[in-house]
Amino acid sequence: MSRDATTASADLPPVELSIEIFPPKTAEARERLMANLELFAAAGPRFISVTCGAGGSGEDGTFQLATETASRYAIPVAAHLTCAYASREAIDALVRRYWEQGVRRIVALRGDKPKGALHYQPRPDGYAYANDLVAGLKAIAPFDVSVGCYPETHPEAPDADSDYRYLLRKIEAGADRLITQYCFETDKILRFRDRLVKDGVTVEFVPGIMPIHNFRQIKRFSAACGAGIPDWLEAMFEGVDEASPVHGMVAATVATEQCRRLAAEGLTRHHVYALNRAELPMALVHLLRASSRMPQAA
Ligand SMILES: NC(=O)C1=CN([C@@H]2O[C@H](COP(=O)(O)OP(=O)(O)OC[C@H]3O[C@@H](n4cnc5c(N)ncnc54)[C@H](O)[C@@H]3O)[C@@H](O)[C@H]2O)C=CC1
Ligand SMILES: Nc1nc(=O)c2c([nH]1)NC[C@@H]1CN(c3ccc(C(=O)N[C@@H](CCC(=O)O)C(=O)O)cc3)CN21
Repeated sequence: MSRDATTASADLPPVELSIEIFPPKTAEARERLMANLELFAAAGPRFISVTCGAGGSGEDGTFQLATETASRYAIPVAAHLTCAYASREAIDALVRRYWEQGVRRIVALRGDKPKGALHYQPRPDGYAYANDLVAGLKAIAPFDVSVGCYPETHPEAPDADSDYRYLLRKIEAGADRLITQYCFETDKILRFRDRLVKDGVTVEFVPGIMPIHNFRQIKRFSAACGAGIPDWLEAMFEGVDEASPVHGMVAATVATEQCRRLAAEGLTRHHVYALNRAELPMALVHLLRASSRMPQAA
């Protein structure tokens, strides 16, 4: 029997998405984000996460946007919290404010080292690494805690095995969910998952998906954060101007194929790095809906 695209779609297990946004820096950017948030909310994501923006600073903007989003929509909000730039005391105080404001999910990260810095230097009065932050959070209140993980190894890690062992420490400290750094080579995500399964790790494993709204920009960011750009991806965008509608079509195809492959391999919860843009994330929502139903907002 022939399997057309629709039949193949129906065979896939439902995909559930969470969406990541960051605090806008200008009034215009804020207006755009507020409009896009309406679209995201209507898609019924599992949760919306609010980062500190690349570089890790800007906690104030994160607190404001996270609490505002939580009060506006009946969708769980996860606030990103980095430990690199603040004392334990300051972090603990912020965390208590989140709890009081009803933000009960935290994405616990160390934070990027400042641009130009050679090595990350833990503050003597701070939480040194994400595992310390996770333990600190759980000691304050029963937050739902997500942590980052790296199918292509964190760029500052001495090697893949030690990076993996540090991940296990984050899990031992109480992490509830692993969100991967985006990774265009889906096989690497799957191998990473297999290793965790083999080691008996049962916490939720959520691949991070980066829709490529601007190939050149994402390529630049990827070089800094250790995400590889495979030759096939480079070839797909070769000669495609980012201002051309073809760019978006290629990007939507790349992201959808990755999500569908992951779903076919049993990974059905994905975290979309929306970077405040709605076009590609919403294309993903629509394309994946053919193979699934988005859960409705709680
Ligand atoms: N969505 C987002 O905003 C994302 C942000 N990031 C950024 O990536 C950076 C890394 O954050 P995390 O994954 O939380 O860092 P982490 O603390 O888990 O690891 C950072 C580095 O330190 C090493 N390390 C971890 N624990 C250690 C320990 N106890 N002793 C010695 N070395 C240790 C790791 O191998 C890694 O190279 C952060 O800057 C974060 O902001 C990464 C992924 C997603
Ligand atoms: N190491 C790391 N730090 C992060 O902050 C981070 C990740 N990884 N991975 C997941 C998401 C993706 N993030 C990203 C990814 C790309 C840009 C980016 O393209 N930045 C532009 C400037 C954007 C702007 O200011 O408008 C750039 O050219 O770097 C930003 C944040 C934030 N998150």
